[in-house]
This record gives sequence, C-alpha cells and structure tokens, in this order.
Amino acid sequence: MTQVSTFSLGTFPKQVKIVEVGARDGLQNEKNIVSTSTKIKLIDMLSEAGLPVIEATSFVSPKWVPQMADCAEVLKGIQKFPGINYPVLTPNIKGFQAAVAAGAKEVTIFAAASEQFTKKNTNCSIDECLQRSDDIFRAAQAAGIPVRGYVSCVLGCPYEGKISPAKVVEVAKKIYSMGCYEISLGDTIGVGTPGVMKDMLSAVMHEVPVSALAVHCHDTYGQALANTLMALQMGVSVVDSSVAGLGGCPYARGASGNLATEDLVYMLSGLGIHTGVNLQKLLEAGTFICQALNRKTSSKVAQAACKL
Ligand SMILES: CC(C)(COP(=O)([O-])OP(=O)([O-])OC[C@H]1O[C@@H](n2cnc3c(N)ncnc32)[C@H](O)[C@@H]1OP(=O)([O-])[O-])[C@@H](O)C(=O)NCCC(=O)NCCSC(=O)C[C@@](C)(O)CC(=O)[O-]
Repeated sequence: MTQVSTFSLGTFPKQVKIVEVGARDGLQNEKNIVSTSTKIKLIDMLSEAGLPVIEATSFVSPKWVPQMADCAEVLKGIQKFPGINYPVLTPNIKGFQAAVAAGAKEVTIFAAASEQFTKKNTNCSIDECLQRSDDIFRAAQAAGIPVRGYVSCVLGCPYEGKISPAKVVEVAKKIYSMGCYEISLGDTIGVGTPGVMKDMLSAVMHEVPVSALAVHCHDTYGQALANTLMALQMGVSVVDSSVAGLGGCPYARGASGNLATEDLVYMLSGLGIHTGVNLQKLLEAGTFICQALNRKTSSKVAQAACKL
C-alpha cells in the first residue's frame, strides 16, 4: 500500500481498513441479553457510518456465550450494504455450517498463543483448535468463503502471564499457511505497551507479510491507541476497534473494552489517513448502543463531542 510521510512521526499507510468488532466482541461480554432488534439496529447504523468491515456475531455454543444465541437471526436481519463485509466467528465445523446456512459470506476462526486461554475459551488445546480450524478451512475453500483469523493473547495471557513472540509467530504462521487471508493479533487483556508490540510484530512480520496482519487492542491499561500507532508505523494497515470502546472476552478475566472506533477515526483523520468512515454517524451509533445498554461511552472523542 502507498505510504504517506508525516513530519517527525514516521511513515504511515495512506489508507487504513477498520474492522468494527463492537457488535460481536463488544456485546458478547454483556451480562444482560441485548435484544436482537437492538443488535440489528446497531449494525445497520455502523453500516450507515461507512465501516468497511463489521463483525456481526459469532456462531459459538449458546451454552458458552448465551449473548450470541441469536446469531442466525442477527445475520439474517441486518441490511447488507454493498461493499461492506460482515464476517462472523466460527469455532468449529458446526458453527461454520450454521453460519453459511444463515447467509455468511465470510468467517473468522480464532486461535490463541496460550494453551491455558485456549482451554478456557474453546475447551481444547492449541493443536486441537488448529485442527478444528483446518476443518473449517477445507469446508470454506470448497464453498469459496474467505477466512480471517485471530491469534489472541499476543502480548499477555490472563492465565499464563507473559507470552513469547515466538509462540505468537508459531500460531500465526500456521493459520496463515492454512489459508487465512488476514490475521488479527489480539492483545486480549490490553496489557501491552508500544515496545512489546514492536518486538512481537517484528517477529511475526518475518513469517507473515505485513499486508496480511491486523491489530486488535483492548484498552485495559489505556495503551490501545499507542499500541495501534506503533503498528501503523510498522506498516500495518488494518485495525480492529469497537464503537464506544465496548468489548471483552467472557473467558479472559480482566479483559476490558477495545480501542474505541471513534478515537481511532479521530486520530487517523488527524494524520490525514483515509478510512471512509463518517465520524458523526459513528458517534450516533455509539450514542444509540450506550443508551440501549444504559452505559457511559468509553470513547474519549464521544465524551468530548458531548461537551461541545
Ligand atoms: C468451541 C466450543 C463450542 C467447545 O465447547 P464444548 O463444550 O467442548 O463443545 P461440544 O462439542 O462438547 O458441544 C457442547 C454443546 O454445544 C453445542 N455446540 C458446539 N459447537 C457449537 C456451535 N458452533 N454452535 C452452536 N452450538 C454448538 C453442541 O452441540 C453441544 O450441545 P448439546 O449437545 O450439549 O446440546 C465452545 O467452547 C465455544 O463455543 N467457545 C466459544 C467461546 C467464545 O465465543 N469466546 C469469545 C470469542 S474469542 C474472543 O473474544 C477473542 C477475540 C477474538 O476477540 C480476540 C482477542 O481479543 O484476543
């Protein structure tokens, strides 16, 4: 991708693709069940705001994540805007088949660089998780469905603590060679700082092209925007974020919300980087979901906009 030079800050991609994960990562952690119509309205508002990719839901076991039990209704109910992708999470072949039956045109598999997190999150080892992913790849390839992938716990694990970049490389390399067109590296519990982000990304970039990498930063320690900026300086041009900073994984103790999409769009716009997102419409989507959840937004930009 063409690079643009910004005085004193280094080189950035000219354009960034934002993957909006609020409707999935954001809502999966909510204790109270959010109505299907609210989820659908949120996704439609995010589409109106011009997000190019909106993770809609997950086809996981409703016993594990009851909030996602209405996955098929949500996927069927949303408006599909031309040019916008609506990927869904699938942990196994059962989820993949249900997703395709509900009309999914893209799926996302999720693995992690931590054995203990993998066990808590998907009840299996990393190897078993990769085997399940491989089953999905085969079926997806036959159906012509693109597969995105996550590697969680890339900068730390709630159960194992520090995670070595070598472990992240190992898992990322495997899912890339299986056929993921894009791999999102998740700081699941938001413990990373720009220095460790740099070390981890440098290691992964030796094995997976930077054009196939995305970052997914939770903001537990207030480092998400700084970590994302580091990734952009290293050539990453795909960033996951969540409207109003919603987010968290039910199986990652201590995980808090994601980088707020409003804050990301504001920063990128200030750097002259194109996203195609309408900030005003995005703020409206954030206000809508915060009112529905009876919660204050975690986006600093939304908080500031309210006071103007
Ligand atoms: C993987 C399993 C299913 C294993 O769970 P298990 O209990 O070992 O699976 P099982 O095969 O024994 O099945 C148990 C029951 O679930 C059903 N089942 C089985 N699979 C499905 C399915 N796909 N859809 C619907 N139902 C399913 C299955 O049919 C059975 O039902 P029963 O016979 O008891 O009535 C479970 O552990 C699971 O669903 N885990 C998902 C957990 C999750 O969603 N975590 C959050 C997403 S990851 C994340 O947030 C991190 C990320 C991506 O954002 C990036 C980052 O921040 O790092």
